[in-house]
Amino acid sequence: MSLIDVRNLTLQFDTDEGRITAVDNVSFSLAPGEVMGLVGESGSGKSVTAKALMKLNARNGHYSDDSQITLHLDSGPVDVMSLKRPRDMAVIRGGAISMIFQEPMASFAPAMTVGSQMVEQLLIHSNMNKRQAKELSIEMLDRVGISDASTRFNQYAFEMSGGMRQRAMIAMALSTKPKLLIADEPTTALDVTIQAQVIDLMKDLVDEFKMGIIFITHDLGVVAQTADKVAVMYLGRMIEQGPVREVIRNPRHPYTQGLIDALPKLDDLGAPLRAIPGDIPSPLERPSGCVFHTRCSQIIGDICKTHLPAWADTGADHRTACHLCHQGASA
Ligand SMILES: Nc1ncnc2c1ncn2[C@@H]1O[C@H](COP(=O)(O)OP(=O)(O)OP(=O)(O)O)[C@@H](O)[C@H]1O
Repeated sequence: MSLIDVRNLTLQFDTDEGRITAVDNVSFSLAPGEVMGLVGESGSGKSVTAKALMKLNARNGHYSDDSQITLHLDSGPVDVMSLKRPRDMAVIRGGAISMIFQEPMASFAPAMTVGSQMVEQLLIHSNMNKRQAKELSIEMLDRVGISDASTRFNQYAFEMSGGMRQRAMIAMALSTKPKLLIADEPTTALDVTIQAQVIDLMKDLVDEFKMGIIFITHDLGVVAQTADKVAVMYLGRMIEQGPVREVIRNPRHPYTQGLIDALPKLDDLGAPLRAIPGDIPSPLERPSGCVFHTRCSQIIGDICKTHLPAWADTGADHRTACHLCHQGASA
């Protein structure tokens, strides 16, 4: 049974220059206890897809009528798209779903102590009284490895180091025991050793709380360490998904192959880094056919420019939306 099912998610934004498509017909599922890495270059639609799960996108956004997001809770399925009133949204925002961001300062109000914010959140999303909420908050700070948690509880976010703030944000996000944690580039701003600690911590917490995690990152290396499965996005479209080892060892979409080739190779430090040529096009000028065709080195003809590639099964639970993968089938 899945924790969340996303079907045909399409999101457009009205801008001064015109309407842009930020997410285009995206579908995926996540099971409890599963970690999915969502990767792609800047502007590929990772964050807006994740925010859609909490209906957190800006007011200039329009979802297509057939966009469906179903969250399966113990109390029954929740049709996220149909939630309108703030009190209905409370089920998902900070309740069943929590989100952590790249910059933890954005999650903490500057004029409140970290502890009082944690307590406030628990009072909204649980039946605890203030004393219980304080006890749990201090316990969570301790659990994420913050020493002297009861003193830190009374500090402001700016009094903490970057790594500690990140941990405090994770503690706050987890204290309500969300079913789904969305982590948007949570380790990008950290130095590598702290990054590794935070990744280990998140893995432990998944095991313990059996929650699902969507981990958004540019970094396929981080995905390889953390995720069970990976979904690759480009210009609003999901172009490849599958078990993380399978996709990294046997990427089938030229874009995924490009992302992997661009990773530094520790066993051959002299090897030149191979960036994917060209830039991601403006969403105002989305290419026709396969959205990647303007940068693809393996284009197979006009079909790439004129027709959207359908999904092809390219391995166990591995799917790729590329015309190349249909070539054998039609031959
Ligand atoms: N409120 C908005 N109004 C107009 N366009 C928006 C809005 N929010 C996001 N976009 C656009 O949607 C597209 C996808 O953005 P998104 O932030 O999801 O990309 P991303 O893959 O998460 O990138 P990054 O890795 O840089 O965070 C971008 O072109 C962005 O400019």
